[in-house]
Amino acid sequence: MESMGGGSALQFRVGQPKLFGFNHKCKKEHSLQLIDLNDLKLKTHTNFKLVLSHCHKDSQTPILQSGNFGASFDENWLLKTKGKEVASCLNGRNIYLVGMMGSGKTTVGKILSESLSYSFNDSDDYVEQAMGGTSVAQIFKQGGESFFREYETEALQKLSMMPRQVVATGGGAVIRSINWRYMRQGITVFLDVPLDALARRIAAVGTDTRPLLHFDSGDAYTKAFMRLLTLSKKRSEAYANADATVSLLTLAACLQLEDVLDITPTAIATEVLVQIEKYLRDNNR
Ligand SMILES: Nc1ncnc2c1ncn2[C@@H]1O[C@H](COP(=O)(O)OP(=O)(O)O)[C@@H](O)[C@H]1O
Ligand SMILES: O=C(O)C1=C[C@@H](OP(=O)(O)O)[C@@H](O)[C@H](O)C1
Repeated sequence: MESMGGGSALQFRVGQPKLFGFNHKCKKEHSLQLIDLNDLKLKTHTNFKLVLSHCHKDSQTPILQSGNFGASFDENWLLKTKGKEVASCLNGRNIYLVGMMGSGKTTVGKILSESLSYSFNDSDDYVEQAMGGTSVAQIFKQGGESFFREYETEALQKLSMMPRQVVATGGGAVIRSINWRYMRQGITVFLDVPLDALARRIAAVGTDTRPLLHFDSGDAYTKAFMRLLTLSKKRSEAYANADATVSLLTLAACLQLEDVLDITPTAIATEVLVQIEKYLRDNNR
């Protein structure tokens, strides 16, 4: 048995070139899932554990299933285990999720915070509360983007003073260097999602809460894509400053999924933990 190496710790090659992995969708009648407990650095186990989950051929998700978004029992177990392990290395440092609008910072952040026994905060929500409940869209309308950015910086400053938190930042938080001064007190993780996938997601949920992407008419996907492209060109360098990156393209390939939108938030949160652990290890932090 050999580790595949590379991006994710969640896959292994067994014997002949047949991949067994951490896959929430069953494409075959039966699926085997192998988890390397050594890689998880579990102190009480030293050998590989074979986890066999049995899926009916017509079923889209494993029979063993719990939680939202089709997260399997195995996925939840892995997340919880990894969360405990990483929490013990963090010494209360905050985790800041950065990435484009709709990349899943809030969705993944909530699950991640539970796994670490951390609190969760969304900087947009924090700004809205500071503004007496005025929505982000309304703040943009009333004061413009720079007005919103001032409050966003204030929110990040306040959040940086509270330990043991996962913070979902707004997509544009990375463009102000002062925000990095606050976020650098913790660990920053970039959720790297292809623009096409973001545009599909945003076109499906609408742009009412995301003023920078709001479009009046026309093909929702194309307009979202074009605006995301413009924003991403301005921001990609800033996102690259993050301490760790979770690439959904790499993760989808590891999980043998054709569409990055099929990756569960639980699997993404687990990969965030794997990348944080790698960052801590590589940097002796
Ligand atoms: N892995 C995922 N699987 C399915 N839906 C997701 C996933 N991640 C995010 N979503 C959905 O995409 C939308 C945007 O996600 P959100 O977490 O609000 O992104 P962000 O906070 O980065 O703007 C939400 O409707 C959310 O439910
Ligand atoms: O990318 C951006 O500039 C913004 C992203 C939004 O947050 P999400 O990334 O949580 O959608 C919100 O802060 C505001 O609409 C501006």
